Amino acid sequence: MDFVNIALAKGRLAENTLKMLTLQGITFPDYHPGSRKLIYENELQKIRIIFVKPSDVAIYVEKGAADLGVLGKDILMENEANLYEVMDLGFGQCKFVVAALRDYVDQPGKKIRVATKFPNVSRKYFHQLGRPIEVIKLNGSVELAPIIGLSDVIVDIVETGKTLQENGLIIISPICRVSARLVANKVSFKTKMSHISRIIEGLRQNAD
Ligand SMILES: Nc1ncnc2c1ncn2[C@@H]1O[C@H](COP(=O)(O)OP(=O)(O)OP(=O)(O)O)[C@@H](O)[C@H]1O
Ligand SMILES: O=P(O)(O)OC[C@H]1O[C@H](OP(=O)(O)OP(=O)(O)O)[C@H](O)[C@@H]1O
Repeated sequence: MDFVNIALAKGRLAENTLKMLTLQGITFPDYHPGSRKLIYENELQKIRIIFVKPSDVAIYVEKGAADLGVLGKDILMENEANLYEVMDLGFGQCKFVVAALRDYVDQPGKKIRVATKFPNVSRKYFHQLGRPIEVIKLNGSVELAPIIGLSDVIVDIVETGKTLQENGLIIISPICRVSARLVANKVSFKTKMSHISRIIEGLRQNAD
């Protein structure tokens, strides 16, 4: 039997994913939180996990370097990769929002300057509203942009609202909910069908 490779987003989503795998008896003996090793194997069950940057999960899965992957819906929406979105894993819950400074006043007809890590999601959302925007692509600390005058609004994910609140921003419109998703390579889904579906079934039973 071939190995099934699972690409996991390093960071916030990794621990929950490993917990779900452990609940179905899939463990990686030499894994421990804080380790810098990026690849682990369960030799008996022929499952390998690889830790990659959240924004790289989709490319590993699309190219078949990984058969399955776990990543946030936010990144999936932004990348629009050619793969199967298999299931909502239930954790990593947050939402996409448009936020601005408390005293921000929208001026209809005026181009909105949007700072974000998610240019495609932002363009699509404002396009649906028929509003022209200028995207300012940032890689983090997006909440700073309106304070410093770099943008009018931001498009970002919000969980507790603490980051917005501590920076004097408020949600002006929710966009959609976001959570962790299991994705699969389209070819592996057929060629490794029985092995993959056993893993998926196990995850389904333990999804929140
Ligand atoms: N504050 C949050 N609360 C809940 N889930 C979050 C939060 N921030 C991010 N996420 C989810 O977790 C995923 C991984 O986020 P994480 O912070 O680990 O990496 P990142 O900041 O997206 O990537 P990078 O490390 O490359 O900057 C996100 O794609 C999103 O789905
Ligand atoms: O609503 P909250 O619970 O405060 O969480 C939201 C924050 O979490 C994420 O940032 P992250 O910690 O990944 O930092 P970065 O995007 O600025 O690198 C997101 O981009 C928000 O800034």
